[in-house]
Amino acid sequence: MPTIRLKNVVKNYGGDTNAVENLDLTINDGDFMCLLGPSGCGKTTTVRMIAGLENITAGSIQIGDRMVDEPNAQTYVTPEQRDVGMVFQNYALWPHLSVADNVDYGLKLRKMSKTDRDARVGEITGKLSIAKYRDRYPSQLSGGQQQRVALARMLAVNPKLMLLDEPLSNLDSRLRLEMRAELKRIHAEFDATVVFVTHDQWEAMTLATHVAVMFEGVLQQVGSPMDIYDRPVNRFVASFLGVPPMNFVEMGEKSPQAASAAEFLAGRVEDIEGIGSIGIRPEALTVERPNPVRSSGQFVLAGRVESLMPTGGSWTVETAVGSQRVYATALQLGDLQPGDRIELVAPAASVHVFDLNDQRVRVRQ
Ligand SMILES: Nc1ncnc2c1ncn2[C@@H]1O[C@H](COP(=O)(O)OP(=O)(O)OP(=O)(O)O)[C@@H](O)[C@H]1O
Repeated sequence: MPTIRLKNVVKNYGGDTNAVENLDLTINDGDFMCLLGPSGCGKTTTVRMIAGLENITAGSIQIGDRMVDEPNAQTYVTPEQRDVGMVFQNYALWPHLSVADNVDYGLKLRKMSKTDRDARVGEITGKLSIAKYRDRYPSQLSGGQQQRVALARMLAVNPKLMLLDEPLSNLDSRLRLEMRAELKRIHAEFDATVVFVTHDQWEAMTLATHVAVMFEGVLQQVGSPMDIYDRPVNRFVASFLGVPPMNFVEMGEKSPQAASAAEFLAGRVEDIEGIGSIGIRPEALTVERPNPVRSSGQFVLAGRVESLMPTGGSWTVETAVGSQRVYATALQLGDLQPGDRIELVAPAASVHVFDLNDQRVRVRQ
């Protein structure tokens, strides 16, 4: 199974800014690596460079023992020779081949016997619930069905390295969930290495063994989903993950919440002047009745309930803290009403602290 190594990879499409900037990323054997970030951050470019569909401008990419792209050494291996399975947003199915023949395509190239091929096509189209369309052509299928055919075509040949660019984007939510579970199972069963592009944080968190968060062409952080969520290295990563997003208190503002934050930080950080903001996730906050006696192990913001928004299994409580909106997630509301004066309480360990450059600061508990 291949390990993929990107070293100092730069991609420039000809403009002033690089689409990908000095990217160092190792994707180990058996990883399910999600490239996550907002639109235009360079995810698709990265996966296309691994596939060989884009040349890199500088740096190097190695797959297993083989250098596949290194402009300085004039090395470039074509996509066909890289031996990777790919599914991209635009499917690229053969329009003149039926569903079954599309899925069979890679098996034929591998010179399997007709009996084995038929069995494999039957098995994989069954698994992806497209067996009933086996004689249709791609133009006679919905976007979601085409996406499943593209996945089936890739999976049929048991690739050890799979590159997937938003492969589930056209599926409805139920099918998406099913396909995620299927991908997770396939990843485990086939011991494959997967690179998966998504802008959907939930998808990344549920699927990945590792997540690489990108922003404006620059890799921000790589780690396990919980690492990224619990210990974001900077404010961008902190605010990109989580729904509702993390609440921030700006230290530079002359506000009661900044005063509470300064009180909380005293003795916990070396240089309070160097702190730009603190962040608390909505689910780390509990909504409580005002209580003058609080432990020093808690961070407290006083506010008023603005609105109570049901989200199915829980509630989002919108509160006004000074002139700021702060959101808390509550499993139960009790007798809470809009207009109530409340305190938002977080355990000290759940408070994230960022410096003036938005980088994470270690805090003494
Ligand atoms: N063929 C191209 N020519 C010129 N610029 C390009 C090309 N492809 C991508 N870009 C630019 O490179 C940057 C990164 O694009 P990329 O498609 O990799 O982002 P992305 O994170 O995958 O976005 P999305 O989620 O919207 O697909 C963007 O600014 C984009 O406009």
